[in-house]
Amino acid sequence: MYKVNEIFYSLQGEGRWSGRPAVFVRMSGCNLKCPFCDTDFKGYKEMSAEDILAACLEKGGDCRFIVLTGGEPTLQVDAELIHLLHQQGYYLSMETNGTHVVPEGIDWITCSPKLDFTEGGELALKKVDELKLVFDGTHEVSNYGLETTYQYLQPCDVGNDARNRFILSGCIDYVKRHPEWQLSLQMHKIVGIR
Ligand SMILES: C[S@@+](CC[C@H](N)C(=O)[O-])C[C@H]1O[C@@H](n2cnc3c(N)ncnc32)[C@H](O)[C@@H]1O
Ligand SMILES: Nc1nc2[nH]cc(C(=O)O)c2c(=O)[nH]1
Ligand code: SF4
Ligand SMILES: [Mg+2]
Repeated sequence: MYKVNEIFYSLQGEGRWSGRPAVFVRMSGCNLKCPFCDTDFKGYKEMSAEDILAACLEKGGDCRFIVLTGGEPTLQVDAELIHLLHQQGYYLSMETNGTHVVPEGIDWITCSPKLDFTEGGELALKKVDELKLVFDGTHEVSNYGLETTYQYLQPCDVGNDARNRFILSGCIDYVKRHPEWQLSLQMHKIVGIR
């Protein structure tokens, strides 16, 4: 059984697949405690792989794009769940903090490292599809030696409009000076969807 915080259907709001309809499977629990985390992932329902599949089909209709997130999805997602979702034709994207190995078969890995909050300061991943660094205007920008196809800076939402604008302009300034980076906005918050 998996501890699932929520399953909902929306648009991917961040990164390379921003704008793409996606079923979000949010796992409960995380190994980190990022002070800026915008998600309450504590509550959960115990679900089997079959229960999760049924919920994805019910909520997402014809959509075959899943974002496995959390919390930290690497703590729970395993071969059984991946196999069952693949059998139904789902493309599986995962959002991870990079502290744990991603199981075989995930089709798209988005890594958002938080080394300041990671004990030992080591990433378990070497190669990902997308690096999405949350930028708060103070911490240093680094790709942490990750091999990646896309690399995004995503402004940290600190829940304060004036501060958020300041952080956003810092991101824009940074990517203009370092064009190997691109800006990722949390589009869902801008348009008022989940
Ligand atoms: C809630 S996390 C769950 C997945 C995983 N634990 C991780 O951190 O990548 C999903 C995404 O939201 C980002 N995020 C969390 N809090 C944020 C905030 N306040 N502002 C911007 N992005 C945030 C994370 O960096 C991550 O890319
Ligand atoms: N619309 C939308 N897009 C997202 N992309 C990653 C999210 C996450 O919390 O992992 C997220 C989210 O919470 N909502
Ligand atoms: S690793 Fe992800 S889910 Fe966990 S506290 Fe940090 S941002 Fe939130
Ligand atoms: Mg989110």
